[in-house]
Amino acid sequence: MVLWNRNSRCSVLQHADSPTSEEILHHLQNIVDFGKHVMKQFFGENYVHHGEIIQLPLDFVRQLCLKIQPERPESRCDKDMDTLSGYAMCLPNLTRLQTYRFVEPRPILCIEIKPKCGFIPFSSHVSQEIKHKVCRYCMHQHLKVANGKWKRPSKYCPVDLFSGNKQRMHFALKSLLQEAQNNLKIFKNGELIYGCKDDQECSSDWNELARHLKPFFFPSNGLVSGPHCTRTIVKELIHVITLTLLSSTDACRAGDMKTVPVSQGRSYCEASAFNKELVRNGKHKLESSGLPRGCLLYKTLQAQMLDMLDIEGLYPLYNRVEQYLEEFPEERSTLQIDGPYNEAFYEKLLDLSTEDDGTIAFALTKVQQYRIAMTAKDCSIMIALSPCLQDECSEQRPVVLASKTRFTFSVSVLDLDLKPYESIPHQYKLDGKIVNYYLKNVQAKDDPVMSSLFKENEDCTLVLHKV
Ligand SMILES: O=P(O)(O)O[C@@H]1[C@@H](OP(=O)(O)O)[C@H](OP(=O)(O)O)[C@H](O)[C@H](OP(=O)(O)O)[C@H]1OP(=O)(O)O
Ligand SMILES: Nc1ncnc2c1ncn2[C@@H]1O[C@H](COP(=O)(O)OP(=O)(O)OP(=O)(O)O)[C@@H](O)[C@H]1O
Repeated sequence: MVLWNRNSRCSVLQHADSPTSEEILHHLQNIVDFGKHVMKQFFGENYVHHGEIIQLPLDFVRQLCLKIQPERPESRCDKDMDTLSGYAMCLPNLTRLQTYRFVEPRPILCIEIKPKCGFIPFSSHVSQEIKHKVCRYCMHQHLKVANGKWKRPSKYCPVDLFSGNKQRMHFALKSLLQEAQNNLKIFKNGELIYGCKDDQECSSDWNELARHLKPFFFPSNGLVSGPHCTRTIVKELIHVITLTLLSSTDACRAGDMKTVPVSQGRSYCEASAFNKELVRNGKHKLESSGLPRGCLLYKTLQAQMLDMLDIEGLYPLYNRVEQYLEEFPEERSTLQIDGPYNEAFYEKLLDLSTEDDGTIAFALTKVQQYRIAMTAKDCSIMIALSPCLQDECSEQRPVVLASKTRFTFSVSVLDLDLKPYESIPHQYKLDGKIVNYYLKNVQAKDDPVMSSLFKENEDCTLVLHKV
């Protein structure tokens, strides 16, 4: 189903009126083609489900729209559901196992993680040193809390999750469970049991979660009671998620394409609570074991790293393309800005050179690579787990072991619609806002000179109180 934004940034749906049926169909075809011809190459056949376009009776669509409208979070209501064309996208239910052809009546747990950007920019175009030290997610947290998007900051740091180091991954996943925001959801048999239903309204009751999880992890021993048992179950969950994230269940065409050597960028984020704890304990070396090449996290990170120039290096190239299009608007379709997303489009993305020869071709390749990277920075990973008996396990079904049970599982990636070309100026402005807010409101307080001044003031207040 197409949700079209009243102030749509999407180029095919750009005008103020409702888009026509042909435009909707074209837009959906683009989404399917992009999944099929581009994202499958980057992520692998088994991880990506590109879906198909179907036609639905208009009456059914209208009733559906009325039914779901009251359930939609307020912040999403600037988007209207298309009830006029009758076209819709049909996707598999990714809260279920994708390794079975037919729906089986077995209990299923699904963990949805929106991991966000897992690397620190390495581009020489970065103008603020802080961007080479603190990851965008950790900086953005402060602005999001200040803007009221979330009540509390999260301790989650994507650079830890993508490190491949089990301890760091454990810490990152635990932090997601403590403050799920829009980065974590858990479903049981397709129903949301943990995470945000609405903006800000996140449930984070671990005892309640443990009650749901107990039959999956400890099927044959008594009732869940006490914090110890809850912690054990949560630990089991984190262990299983870590193993599935590190598992390799697919190969892909772009598998050997290495965008940048991991050593080029910093492999940890200075603001990560895990890193701070280590420093506090006198340890200064953070382990990053690196991700196995076949796992979905590795592929996601490689696609994210197509953002090689950072938005600061990319923005002038975007302006070059814009200027060219102003002069030659008829070239827009030849340049494949809005598709078609076919084999030719994919092939051009493989040129990883960063030497600017001043051409439109160079600028365009970098812009399109950046859009892929943005998409990979905003997608979600769905991990579906179902308990299985030892004799049910076969080589075709990947299996992960917990202490008392074993699970067959599938890993998929969700929300792979290509980010619009038009969103680049917004990205540029947002980047500036995130960094400036952090420098002004967070780093200034962390600065040793500033913070000692701050401490002196605190001492002073104490003395005054005593008097
Ligand atoms: O820019 P970011 O990092 O805040 O990401 C936006 C997401 O916010 P988040 O940081 O995950 O809370 C944002 O997430 P929410 O809708 O707020 O849950 C969207 O995914 C947005 O994508 P789009 O513009 O709707 O296509 C995302 O925008 P893009 O930057 O991916 O275009
Ligand atoms: N194929 C799917 N299987 C299972 N759950 C899904 C599927 N697609 C989406 N979801 C669930 O719906 C949520 C919203 O999906 P998505 O972000 O793709 O919506 P959207 O169409 O972009 O809507 P909006 O623009 O309002 O965000 C996902 O985070 C996920 O929990």
